Amino acid sequence: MANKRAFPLDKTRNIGIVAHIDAGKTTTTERVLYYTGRIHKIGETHDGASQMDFMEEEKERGITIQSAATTAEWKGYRVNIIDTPGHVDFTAEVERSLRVLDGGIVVMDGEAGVEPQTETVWRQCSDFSVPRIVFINKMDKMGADFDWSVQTIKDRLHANAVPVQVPIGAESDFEGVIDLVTMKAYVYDEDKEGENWDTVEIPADYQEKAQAARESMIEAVADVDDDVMGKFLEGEEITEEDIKAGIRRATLNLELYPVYAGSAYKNKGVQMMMDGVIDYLPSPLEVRPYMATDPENGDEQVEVRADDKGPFAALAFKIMTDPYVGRLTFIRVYRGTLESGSYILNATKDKRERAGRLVQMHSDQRQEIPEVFSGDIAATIGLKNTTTGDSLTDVDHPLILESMEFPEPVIQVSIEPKTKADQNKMNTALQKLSEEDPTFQANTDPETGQTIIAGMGELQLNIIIERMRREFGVDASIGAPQVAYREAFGKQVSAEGKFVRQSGGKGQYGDVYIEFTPNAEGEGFEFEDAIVGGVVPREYIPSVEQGLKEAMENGVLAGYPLIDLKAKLYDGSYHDVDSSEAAFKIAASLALREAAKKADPKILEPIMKVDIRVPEEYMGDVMGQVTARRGNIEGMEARDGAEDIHAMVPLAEMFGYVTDLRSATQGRGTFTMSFDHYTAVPKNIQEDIIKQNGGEA
Ligand SMILES: Nc1nc2c(ncn2[C@@H]2O[C@H](COP(=O)(O)OP(=O)(O)OP(=O)(O)O)[C@@H](O)[C@H]2O)c(=O)[nH]1
Repeated sequence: MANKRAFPLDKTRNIGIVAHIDAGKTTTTERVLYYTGRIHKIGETHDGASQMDFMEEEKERGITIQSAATTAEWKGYRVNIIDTPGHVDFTAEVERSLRVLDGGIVVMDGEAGVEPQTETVWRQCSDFSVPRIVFINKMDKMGADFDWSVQTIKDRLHANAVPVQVPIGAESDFEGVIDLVTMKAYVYDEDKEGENWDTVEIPADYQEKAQAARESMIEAVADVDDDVMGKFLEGEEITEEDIKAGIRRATLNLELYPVYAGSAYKNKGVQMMMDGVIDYLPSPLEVRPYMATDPENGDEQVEVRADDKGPFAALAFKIMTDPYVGRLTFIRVYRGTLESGSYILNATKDKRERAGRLVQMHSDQRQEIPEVFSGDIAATIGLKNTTTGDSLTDVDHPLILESMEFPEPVIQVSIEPKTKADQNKMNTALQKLSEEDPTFQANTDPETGQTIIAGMGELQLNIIIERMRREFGVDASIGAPQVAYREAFGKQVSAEGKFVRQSGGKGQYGDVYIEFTPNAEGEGFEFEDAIVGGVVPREYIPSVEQGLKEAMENGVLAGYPLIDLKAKLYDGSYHDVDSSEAAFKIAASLALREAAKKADPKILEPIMKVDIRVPEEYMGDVMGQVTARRGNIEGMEARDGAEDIHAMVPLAEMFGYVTDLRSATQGRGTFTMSFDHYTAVPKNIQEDIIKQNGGEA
């Protein structure tokens, strides 16, 4: 007998909290958990006592490394919350969470407004069509300015940000908020942990401001909502319900972003923002249908909608290794239900799996549940072959849900175990850690035996090494961080690859003609079989593709992977007796080598988007530093005596930049960087790189 779901679908919200680093995501989430009754004591992230940041490294560094999914209840609704990391090294982690969420809370620091990483997460939310509300946090902080912060959303994000509140006071006088829909003021009681507030009339000195703000809010809604516009034009009364319904429709359509004010740290305004989640963010029934391909029906595209009755379909979006229970696979259920102990299909890998136990997470504590329903986020224990991005479905109804893409790593270091005994342990550890984090790769060079780990940034790799030591007991020494270069062809070329061996008995014969065309950045490898008349027999064609893929791994110039290439196999020949899969594989790699000689191959380097904030007087020096690092200044903005410099700089030139920036600005400059794109390195540098890797330039 099936269990009954605890919350109807329309009373479910799956939301993510996103922000620039230090804007207060974790503090906000903590408050939400406290007010929704799941934790009984407020822990501060800077004391290392937060409930959400539970990994040891997170406690020590006071930052959020891995998103934790947690479940809360608010006013009869189930709210599943994902706390996402703000540091740019973990951008892919944020993206992976956005994939499975229906709505977002964008937390901003009320003194800083929109920051570089706010722009990144905002763009990611837009890419995934995630409706969002904005929480302008830190209203108690010196320099906090609500109106200015809202303006930065309009100016920098070009988004229709519409305040639905007016804060009462700011900085140390921040007392509460005025709700522009109900025109009530909520004033907090200082002594309590924000659990009590008084609902009062709007203070006299705020009457005018609130009235004006309410009118702008209604106009903004009318601008994008026909119902409210109709009433507005007819001169009909616009009720609270009309306004709320209008804001809801516009928010779900990504045409409007309601803005709230508060201070998570001072326990003010969090409850009203939670009401906003219920009022304005979508239930799983209101999001655009999820697209999937049906492998049993010629890969037909189908829409998957939230419904408990359909066959089970879920996406595995995160793997975590837990010291007590082992491997936890986090899933978002799109359709159907799943009982613990049942068999499911990993449709991506075409393997059956048993979902032994089902758990709902609250920070690092878990509650066993007998069944999960459509729209839920939960974790399963016992899946063996599932990795991030895999589709899990009903055994008889395979479906491949739209998966996620992960960026190529930009930075790498060599690591060496301290002792021989550590070698095996290290391999296991690296394998587990790369299962958890798809942007982290570990490879051992078959020739030198050297192990290289690669990822999105130094912080990410340092954390991996710390975790290896702490969780797996492996001590390793590491080399200096290096750029993860890539290689690419510069122009279209064709080449023959012929492999013939005659040695006594059965010989080897493979012969292929391939046309290579550089692909656009990020398009990856594509293979086209254009053979006519069976000049290369069917059975050898997969070997040609495989041979190319393997050869591309090792590059053609300096041993870095060759990427973004189209290969068209258009001619060839075979031998009745001597041809084999192995021979065609080698022939393909010979064709690639031959083509490389004429293809004007290039070494590509990662270019980082660097945002620097410095006091005005240091601007000249700092810009000089950027230019000396082969950087391009893309723009500048002055703000409160400080200057924001936006630049594109090769990662290779950014090592040690922290120290240089500090000494040039007496410790007052700060910067953030994130990967932007790959581009060809200048010729002279390309020659150096090739020489360093033992090649001939
Ligand atoms: N004044 C003030 N400080 C706050 C507020 N909210 C958070 N902080 C402080 O800001 C710092 C960062 O807060 P976190 O909640 O850890 O920020 P985060 O966005 O989760 O940071 P990461 O997880 O590292 O990305 C901490 O020292 C908090 O105590 C607030 O409302 N007012």
